Amino acid sequence: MRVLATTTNPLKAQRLQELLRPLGWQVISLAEQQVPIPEVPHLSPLDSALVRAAAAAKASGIPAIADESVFELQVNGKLEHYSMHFGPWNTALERNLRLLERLRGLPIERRGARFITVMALAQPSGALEVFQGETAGLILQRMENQGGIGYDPLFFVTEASKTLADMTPEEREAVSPWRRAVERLVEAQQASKPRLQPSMPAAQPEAKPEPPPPQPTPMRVLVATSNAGKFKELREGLAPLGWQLFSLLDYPFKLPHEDGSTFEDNAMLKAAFATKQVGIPALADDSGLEVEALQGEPGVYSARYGGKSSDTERNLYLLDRLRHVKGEERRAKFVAVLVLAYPDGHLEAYRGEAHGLILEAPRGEGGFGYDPLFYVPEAGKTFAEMSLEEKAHYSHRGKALRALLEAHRNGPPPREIVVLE
Ligand SMILES: O=c1nc[nH]c2c1ncn2[C@H]1C[C@H](O)[C@@H](COP(=O)(O)OP(=O)(O)OP(=O)(O)O)O1
Ligand SMILES: [Mg+2]
Repeated sequence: MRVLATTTNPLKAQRLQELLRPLGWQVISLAEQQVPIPEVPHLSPLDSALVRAAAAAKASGIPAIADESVFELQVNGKLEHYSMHFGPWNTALERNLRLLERLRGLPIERRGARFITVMALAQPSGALEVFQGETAGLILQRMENQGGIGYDPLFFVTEASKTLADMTPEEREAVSPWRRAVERLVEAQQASKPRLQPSMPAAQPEAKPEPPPPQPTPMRVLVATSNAGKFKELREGLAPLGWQLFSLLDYPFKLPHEDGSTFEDNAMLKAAFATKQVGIPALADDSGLEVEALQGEPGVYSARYGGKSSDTERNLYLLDRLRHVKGEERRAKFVAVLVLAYPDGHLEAYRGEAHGLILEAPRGEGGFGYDPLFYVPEAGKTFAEMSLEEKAHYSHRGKALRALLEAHRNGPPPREIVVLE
């Protein structure tokens, strides 16, 4: 069965797909199937999830899932909800300080809070089911750990005896209300379905990778991209640094509109915005394809080339734009700029480029974006015909990552001090 998840975040869609696999469901996200979802600002989290799921199911004709997460606490006998959208404050630090101020003077025994996710499953027929996950905790009286994500440094999880900010992404997901809501949904569907025949071979549990050797408090970094293909490559490339990586799945917010005129501008825009949102360093990647015969098009517009909304359509559009250009004239380069932004405003930037030719028809199944059209003469393959490792060897992103790795070989590089005359 196909089910529409009302998220545009492919990382979230992917994780949901993994968790719903036992049901045999195939998750598609709004990135693949666009349907209008109403904005519902003044509703409770429950209503918001219900309204969005119902709208998506109706518009798409297939079942739809929507979720909403909030912190819920009692202030002066009244229930209050706090979310990413709380107040006009647009940084995590501001929201945290505001929440602390709101609760000032409340003794610890009155600071009990619940982290709640409501997950609604709607059928095109109009039938609705709701699943709720909860995590009990306390809102601390001060931020003990600056390096958390969002409300994380303030939310002390009772069962784990630590704050969300002190958890790895895996630990955090394990106690998250989101994960619990998904599990309830899976259990409920399984209970209402006939069991599999016992003669079916049991699924082999996936081999657990060796835990990394203990490191002296690794740097926590948010990889601020909503592109699952990029995330995979960045995670692989950064592995040698032993950083603790978070994704927009751990803290889903929308990256700002990319209106810069260079890759550097856009990468800075995304990284600076992201670090402000979460209070830990953030790494953004802005990249794109520059085709010589098209005077550098699509360049910074690669992700919205021709106004097209899928990789396949953009590839077809590019082929059409190049239909009269032959052979060597189809030279192009990929550019990637990585910007690592720290919460104090400091920035580092790394750039990588890869040269190749645009083929006249796609080749290969791997990678993402323009990979099936980008042929690397040196390798005799397109990016889409390469393994992750091989692509990293030739790719713009691989090169930018190696520059970053080199600079961070002995920890964060010293900051340049510019003496103004
Ligand atoms: O290795 C690559 N192989 C194939 N295509 C690639 C590659 N690297 C960038 N590209 C394409 C994808 C996208 O059409 C555009 C980047 O746009 P860009 O805004 O940087 O990324 P995005 O919007 O997909 O994700 P996000 O901004 O959340 O990081 O260039
Ligand atoms: Mg983008």
